[in-house]
Amino acid sequence: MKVDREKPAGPASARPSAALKGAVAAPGDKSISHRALMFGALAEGETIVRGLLEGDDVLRTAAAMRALGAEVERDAAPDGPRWRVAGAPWRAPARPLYFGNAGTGCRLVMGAVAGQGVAAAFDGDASLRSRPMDRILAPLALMGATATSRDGRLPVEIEGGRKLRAIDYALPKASAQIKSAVLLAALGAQGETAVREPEPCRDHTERMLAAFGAQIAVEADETGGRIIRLAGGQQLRAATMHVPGDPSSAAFLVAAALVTPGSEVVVREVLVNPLRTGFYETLREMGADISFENERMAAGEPVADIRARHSMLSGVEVPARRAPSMIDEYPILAVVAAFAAGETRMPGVGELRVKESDRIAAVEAGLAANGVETASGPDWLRVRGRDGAVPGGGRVETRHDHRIAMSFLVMGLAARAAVEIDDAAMIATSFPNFFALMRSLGAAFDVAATA
Ligand SMILES: O=C(O)C1=C[C@@H](OP(=O)(O)O)[C@@H](O)[C@H](O)C1
Ligand SMILES: C=C(OP(=O)(O)O)C(=O)O
Repeated sequence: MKVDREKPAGPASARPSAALKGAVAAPGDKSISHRALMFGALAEGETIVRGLLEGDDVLRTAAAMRALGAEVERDAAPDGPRWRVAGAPWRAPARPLYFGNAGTGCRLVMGAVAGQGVAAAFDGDASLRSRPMDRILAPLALMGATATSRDGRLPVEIEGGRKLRAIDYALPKASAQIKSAVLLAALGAQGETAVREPEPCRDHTERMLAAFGAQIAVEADETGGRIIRLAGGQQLRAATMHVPGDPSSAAFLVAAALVTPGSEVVVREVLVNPLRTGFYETLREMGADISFENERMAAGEPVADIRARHSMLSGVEVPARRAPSMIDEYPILAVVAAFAAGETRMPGVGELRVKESDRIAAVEAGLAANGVETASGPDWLRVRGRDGAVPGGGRVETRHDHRIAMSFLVMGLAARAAVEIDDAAMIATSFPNFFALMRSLGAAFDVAATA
């Protein structure tokens, strides 16, 4: 399972760069990659996955699937690595499952473990230990699972030996992680579970359940939300899939092209599922010259090549309802907004406070260090744009957060002075070839060390 790759660690900085030019492929989608491994491990037969994101977060999920009994192998092939997952009845792992920085891996596997009735302990790094897990443990308790936790946070232990019962559950927020954890638990429960989402959020779990042979029904409700129904006791069947490029990673490449004068960049084969494209919709409203080209279907998901050219941008108000479709893109949107003319308002983003870091606080501190004014409240953020003239010259604390690290490196490419980040290590959680891809487009980076 060994994966060799560039692994920057320690401080890094981005210098004002010449125009970025070229065409690159974004790394595989992180959400789909986690799920491909989990569903493969639950299915009967051998699942083949190409294009898997080989980021640290996903590699933790691969290790967890092995510890739970699946065979997970990586074969090198001329057209890129091929991952093989042979499902098996899950067994209690000998040691705690360690998820590092990965909220998605940890939370979804909690649901699946509870559904399979095996005992397992869960842990993660300092960032993951600070994040709320009670949002997963609460619905699992309603289904009959027993878990202990440190105040609703990691470490968590789930007791085995229980057959769960189906529930009718209204999600307290539009969170795909909560929805997916409940659906994964429901797969092993007795009866039909209904999950009601207040607003649609990423639906990869639903799509993938269907691709692995499960009967699942999705209907719209009268308020614009959706109800998902899944009967327990269904046996998944192995599938073959190609993971499309991650729109959340492509966002950094597109943003870099938009803010760096003279740039024109194409990012190939990016997932453009409408529940993931709110960032691109917002950029268009800001006046960005971006187009989706060659739109097609791949692995049951819509994909496109995204072309982005340097643009004069204006601040906008992002509708709060759009937040679930771009939740991970707000840090890079805030950086783009710093280059726009006028203010960008981002309401309804309270969830940003419980990601890998408090992303509202981290973005504000980073922007302030680089001469950009902001304002915020518990669930909103505003950025006062500098109309192309961002001073830069600051040092940014990344707080164990890959998206904060990448966002401020993008800022440094087009600011008046270089931008430094304290630690580049976390970038490998979601975008292990970030430096290589960005440099191939012409980005000027200095990286202190390699782990
Ligand atoms: O289900 C998923 O794959 C994800 C859901 C989102 O989290 P929430 O469910 O907490 O909104 C997102 O922030 C995360 O990066 C990936
Ligand atoms: C929030 C994120 O991931 P996770 O919740 O899986 O840690 C992210 O990738 O921005």
